[in-house]
Amino acid sequence: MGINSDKVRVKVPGSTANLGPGFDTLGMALDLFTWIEMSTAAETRIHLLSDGMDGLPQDKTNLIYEVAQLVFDKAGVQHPELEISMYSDVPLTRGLGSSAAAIVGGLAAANALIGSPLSDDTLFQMATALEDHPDNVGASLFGGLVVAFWDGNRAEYIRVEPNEQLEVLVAIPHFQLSTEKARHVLPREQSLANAVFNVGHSSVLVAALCTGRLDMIPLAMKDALHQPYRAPLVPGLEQILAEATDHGALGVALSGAGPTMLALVDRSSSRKAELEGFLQGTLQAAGIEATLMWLQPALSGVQVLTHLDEGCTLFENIKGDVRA
Ligand SMILES: Nc1ncnc2c1ncn2[C@@H]1O[C@H](COP(=O)(O)OP(=O)(O)OP(=O)(O)O)[C@@H](O)[C@H]1O
Ligand SMILES: N[C@@H](CCO)C(=O)O
Repeated sequence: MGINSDKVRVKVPGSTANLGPGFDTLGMALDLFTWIEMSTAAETRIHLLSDGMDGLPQDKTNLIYEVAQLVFDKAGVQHPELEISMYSDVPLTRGLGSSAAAIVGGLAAANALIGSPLSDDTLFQMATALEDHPDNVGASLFGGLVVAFWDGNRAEYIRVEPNEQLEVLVAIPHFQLSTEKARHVLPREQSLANAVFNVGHSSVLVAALCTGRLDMIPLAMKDALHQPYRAPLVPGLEQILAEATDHGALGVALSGAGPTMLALVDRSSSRKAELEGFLQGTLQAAGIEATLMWLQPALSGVQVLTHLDEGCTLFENIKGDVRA
């Protein structure tokens, strides 16, 4: 198997996970993207092109470089030195799937570089094992809404087309909360009552999303397994979870491991400004600065971009598409 001498470029969506009750099970891709360019080189170099990437390594300990090595191992090809450029609109460590986007983008780029010997399913299994849960990586790989489970050996999923009435408002606090820290506060054991609560709510939420029963979302998007334990890490969250539906949200949840909070909104709602004011006001009262952003579900997962101009830099090629 040969290594492609061309540059490969991929675009991968960020995502939200859990949607409240679907802890480690539900993921939805969002239209915030990471772009990765990868080519072979005489010596490994990593270029981080966007702001907010402070602290990410620019050597062979970078996550994207590391996951590329796993692809080469799996495909049985020698490890080339790599030149990697990365631009990301997905903020780091905020609950919008930055690590999953980096993992999926790195796997997809390395696979394309060697002629795509690995199937999507193989990439999904690898990404799930790396991230330790399938929700964010499933959404970044396949786009849309992904319902998944992982038994520690294999991950399985079904992709669902997001209802076209759904729009997303996120409140992204100006502080980071690592998934590791936000998982550490969860109890190792839970009551049967909490398990039954979440199975019921998550199941009805998925059924509501599949059948367009948006009226069920406010009732179904409730969680007993993780949000109550994570709320002390995110000032304002408790009030937002309790009251956002009184201010125009269909449903509200901590996005992934937080600290971002996510509201599902009917795109024809006349109460969007009221919801923005409620979120911003509640967070300000709790002493938290946050950026609000309207996002759309991303229908496509990771894409290998073939239309880009080889003669231009990654940023020159994508600058019409980035948010910042
Ligand atoms: N583009 C990237 N390149 C290299 N490493 C990255 C990149 N994006 C994220 N990471 C790594 O992933 C870490 C963030 O992962 P973490 O799971 O804590 O947050 P998240 O993925 O943004 O949020 P969540 O999983 O809750 O949605 C960063 O601190 C960094 O180590
Ligand atoms: N399901 C994961 C998403 C964050 O990576 C969690 O809530 O910890």
